[in-house]
Amino acid sequence: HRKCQLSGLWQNELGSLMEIHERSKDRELTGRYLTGVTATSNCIHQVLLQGSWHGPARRVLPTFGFIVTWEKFSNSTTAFVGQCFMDESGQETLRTTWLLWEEVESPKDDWKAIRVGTNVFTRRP
Ligand SMILES: O=C(CCCC[C@@H]1SC[C@@H]2NC(=O)N[C@@H]21)Nc1ccc([N+](=O)[O-])cc1
Repeated sequence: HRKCQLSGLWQNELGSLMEIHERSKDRELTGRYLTGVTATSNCIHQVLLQGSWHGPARRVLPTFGFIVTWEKFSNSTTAFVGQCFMDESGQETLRTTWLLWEEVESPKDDWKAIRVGTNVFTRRP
């Protein structure tokens, strides 16, 4: 592949699974996310993701972003931003930073609403 393809099945270091569909005509990203970890005691189920990417034009290593609202098992939302990279054998990796905002009781509590981290996704064989 000359271009780093976002579509397909991915996994990260937390054991999360992600399926992405990239749409060229409107540069939309859609898909599903199954987190390998949660801070709730509620049971985890797959949720939808929505985003956009810098494709498909001349970009070889597109940047992208997507949002996951953890509907039904947590009142929180995560935004991922990142870029698709390829190694010399054409193997793709998604390097991302995420921001998670958890619902808090009042604005004065919002100091404790945010968590931030990084995730690296590799293709699930
Ligand atoms: O547990 C959740 C919802 C699931 C978040 C999974 C995160 S998203 C960034 C990172 N990458 C992944 O693949 N998985 C993790 N939300 C939540 C629940 C409770 C609290 N809390 O503070 O109690 C905060 C957030």
